[in-house]
This record gives sequence, structure tokens and C-alpha cells, in this order.
Amino acid sequence: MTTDPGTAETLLELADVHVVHRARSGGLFSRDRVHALTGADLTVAAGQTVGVVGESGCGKSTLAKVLVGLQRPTSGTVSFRGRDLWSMKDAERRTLIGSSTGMIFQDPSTALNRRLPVRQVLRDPLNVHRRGTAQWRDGRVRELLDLVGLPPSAADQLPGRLSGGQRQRVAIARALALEPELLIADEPTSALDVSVRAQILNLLLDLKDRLGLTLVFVSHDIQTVRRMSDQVITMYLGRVVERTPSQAVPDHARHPYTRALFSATPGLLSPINPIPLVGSVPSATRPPSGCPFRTRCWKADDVCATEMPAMRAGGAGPSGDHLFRCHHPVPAGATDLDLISQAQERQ
Ligand SMILES: Nc1ncnc2c1ncn2[C@@H]1O[C@H](COP(=O)(O)OP(=O)(O)OP(=O)(O)O)[C@@H](O)[C@H]1O
Repeated sequence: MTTDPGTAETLLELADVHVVHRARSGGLFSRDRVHALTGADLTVAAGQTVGVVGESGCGKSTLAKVLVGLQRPTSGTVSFRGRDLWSMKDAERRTLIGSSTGMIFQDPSTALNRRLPVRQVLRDPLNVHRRGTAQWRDGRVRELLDLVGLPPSAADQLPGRLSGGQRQRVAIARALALEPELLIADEPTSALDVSVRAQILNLLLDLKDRLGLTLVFVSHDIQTVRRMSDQVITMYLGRVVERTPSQAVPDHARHPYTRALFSATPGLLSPINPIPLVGSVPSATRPPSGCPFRTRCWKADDVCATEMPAMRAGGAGPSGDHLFRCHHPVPAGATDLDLISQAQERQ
């Protein structure tokens, strides 16, 4: 956690990105649409670690896929080093993304081809992007294995013969094969045994420092996200609703949802009840008008029902570093106990 986002160069920028899918449940001719992203904005500075949190279905994985060009936005722009990805020719975009970004998925068992030995898995991106000679590629495979803490003999193994942790190391090695600047990890430890999770997280942080990577880290484990990241991005129903410097989370977060989310998984030193919210996340097929969080928020009033709050500065961290979307933000430094009693009064 070393980069000052106020001075670092912007690597990646999402502006008003929408992703709309045909609803899976509705059948082929259904008009139902799922609004997976509903105007997501995000700036990632080079060298930063950005953690993305939010409840299930709020669009974290979709955001991750948009960031690495695996998902084309329905509208909005995605720029990598100032270049709009989706106005490029397909081949140019694939080359740029393939060589500058790497993605690590939740489950290495499904992400890796189980029938190919690890050597082949790691050579594959080098072959596709025509990097070096055959001999150079063999050397690169050894280098990659060493980078992720696996012995050279792992090259001959089939991924199915490796442990979950070792398989995730192979997946990380493959993501690093083309020396990307940006690594996106979508729930990289949730399919692993608890005993190896910390090792994989430490490996990611170590690689980030050694290779000068920019890291976007998506996880349900919000305490880990906070510990690992420079910036915590809170998502709700397809939008980024707050971006907080991690040292200011949770006490100086201003969005009621960020506060509620963190209060539901308190640290060991603050084992108190969560801030009570009304109901559950509304359907992404029919997002509410105005502020998407207003149907559950204890602070909501008429203006929240009609007007989407604009992004504004929050005050924690260097200016421009802390941003949130809320008409009635939580006062900086308010305690969970204050917020719990306010929320209880509204129920
Ligand atoms: N290909 C798809 N077709 C239809 N709906 C989709 C598709 N991909 C995602 N969705 C829907 O879009 C919304 C956002 O999904 P996404 O997977 O991005 O959320 P998430 O926050 O990553 O959830 P989780 O934490 O459970 O992985 C959800 O309602 C999901 O069901």
C-alpha cells in the first residue's frame, strides 16, 4: 500500500458503464432485463490495490469482467491508459488486453484446462501472443513457477493432481505470463481451504510489490479487502456508491450502505450487532427509482426516491480520494452504536 492515488497515473477508467443482460429466468422471448451495472464509474491509479465489496448480485463480477474486456458494456466507456477499449478494432483490443491485464477467477479447478499439463497451461498465452522462441517459453514457464512458489517439477503435473492452493498458484502464474500491468482477482480464495487462503493473499500482495502491479481485488470477505487495499469500492445494485481510502473504512465512510455492510462483519475488537436494514437487495430486473439503496436505508426521504445522488467528495484522505453518492450521508466518525439506534428508530 504505497501509491498516492492523487499523484499516480490513471491506468483504467470506467465512465457511466451500463451492462444489461436478458434475464436468465425469463426464457428466450422474455423482455425482462437484468441491470448488472447501472452507471458504474471507477478510476484505478497505476500501482494501487483497489478492493471491491458489496452483497451478492450487486455487480462485482460484472465490473471485474468489464475491467479486463471480457464483458462489453451496453453503454459507457472503458479506457485503458486513456484509450477507449471498445472503439478499437477487435484485434487491437485483444492484443492490448491480453498483454496488459491478467484475471484470476474464483475456482482454479474450472478456470484451468485439467487435461493439459501445467507447462502447456503456462505456455498457452505465450503461444497465442507469439512471445519468444520455444526455448525462451520453456525458460519463462520455469520463471513463472518460481514466481508463484512452485517447484520446476510442477510443470509436468496435470492441474487435477495439484491441491487447490497449488492450482490457484498456477492460475496466478498464467495470469502473469505476459507481464501484465493490471491483475484482477475475483474472489481468488473463496473456493480454497481456509488454511491456504492467507498464503494466496500474501502471494498476491508480494507479487504486486515485486512486479509493480496494479491490483483489483473482488471479495465477499470485506475485512480482508480492507486490509489488502489502498481504496475500498462499495457497490450497490450495479453502481459504485462509495470509494473510501481503506484506512478510513469503516468509521469515516459516509454512505449508509458501506457502514451497514462493515457493521455486519465487525472486526474482533468491535463485536456488536449490525446496523439493521429493511428487507434485502431489490431485484436487478427492476431497480428502484432515485437512489438504489433508499428502499433499505434508514435515512431515506422523498428526495432519495426521485433523484439519483451525484458523486461528491467525502473528506477522508487526500482530496478526490474519498467519494460517495448519498443525499443524507452519515457524519464522518459516527459510531455504529449511533447508527444502530437511528436505524432502529426508523423501523
Ligand atoms: N450473463 C448473465 N445473464 C443474466 N444475468 C446476469 C448475467 N451475469 C450476471 N447477471 C446478473 O447480474 C447481476 C450482477 O451479477 P454479478 O455476478 O456481477 O454480481 P456479484 O456482485 O459478483 O455477485 P456474487 O457476489 O454473487 O458473485 C445479478 O443479478 C446476476 O444475476
